[in-house]
Amino acid sequence: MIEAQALSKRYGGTIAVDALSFAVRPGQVTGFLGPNGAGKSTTMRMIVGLDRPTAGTATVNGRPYRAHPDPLRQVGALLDARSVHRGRTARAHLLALARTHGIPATRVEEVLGLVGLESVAHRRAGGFSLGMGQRLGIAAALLGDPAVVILDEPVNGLDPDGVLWIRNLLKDLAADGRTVLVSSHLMSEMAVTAEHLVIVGRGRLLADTTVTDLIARVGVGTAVVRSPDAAALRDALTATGAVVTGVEPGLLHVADATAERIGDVARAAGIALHELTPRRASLEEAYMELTKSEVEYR
Ligand SMILES: Nc1ncnc2c1ncn2[C@@H]1O[C@H](COP(=O)(O)OP(=O)(O)OP(=O)(O)O)[C@@H](O)[C@H]1O
Repeated sequence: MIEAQALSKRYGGTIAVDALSFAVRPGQVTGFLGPNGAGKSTTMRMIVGLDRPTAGTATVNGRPYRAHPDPLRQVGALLDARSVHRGRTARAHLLALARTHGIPATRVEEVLGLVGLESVAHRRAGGFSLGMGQRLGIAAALLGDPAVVILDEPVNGLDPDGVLWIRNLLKDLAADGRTVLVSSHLMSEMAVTAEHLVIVGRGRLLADTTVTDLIARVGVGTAVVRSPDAAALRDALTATGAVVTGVEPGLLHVADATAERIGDVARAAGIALHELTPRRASLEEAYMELTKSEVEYR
């Protein structure tokens, strides 16, 4: 469990994080979203004790990160995959980390296997591709078998195989009962990976909700309707307040009306329907709606 209570961070005149309160619960993947500069990385850095809050608190499993005698066993984080000693081999990097945290060397081999780096473990990390570097960063985060895992933009720049791998890994970690907080700008990916979302804009909390609820909040979505009598259907729907937009012959796009209502209106008017396909808003649309006034052009 991660808890932020009125967490704030100011850098000179910039308020990066502004009285942010939220809780990230175990057993599900929580997406941490927000426009560029919204304060996501700063919040994650405060959670793992790399930045000191100006005010408020961040705790992991009930204590501030620094108050844990064995922090690597409590929380594993990937904040910057480039923060690896480039001259060291992947195995040596992990062994050095393990040694300083009282973690047995056998665990290094386990995490190398878990992230699929066994065959390149003897190579220097400096020569790794972006995807291999991300995998090494994740191996380091998982080294202490932590109950809480925090990943900042783990799919950045990865190929489709890498993206799928991270998606499955995050879901597996959550299914194990871990707390998983992951930031990303890829809404389509978050839509299929995260169940819960914490969304920030200009350092403030905009939403702390499920993916399903956020999408429901932006409205009833739209529907595609096909009818041999589209013109009459258009008039009947418009009369009930639905918004009917541009069409091919026989095809209508209808907003602000549920599929049930469209079907009822057609039936009442004696109009046949050959297709009625509801289209829910995407997470991307819901996110854009929520954050449209919060974008920090920088
Ligand atoms: N060390 C620092 N010194 C001064 N300002 C900083 C520092 N770190 C972050 N900031 C500022 O704090 C704000 C929040 O930045 P942060 O990197 O946390 O946002 P973010 O949501 O992670 O953005 P992105 O999606 O672009 O990674 C920004 O205005 C940024 O310029």
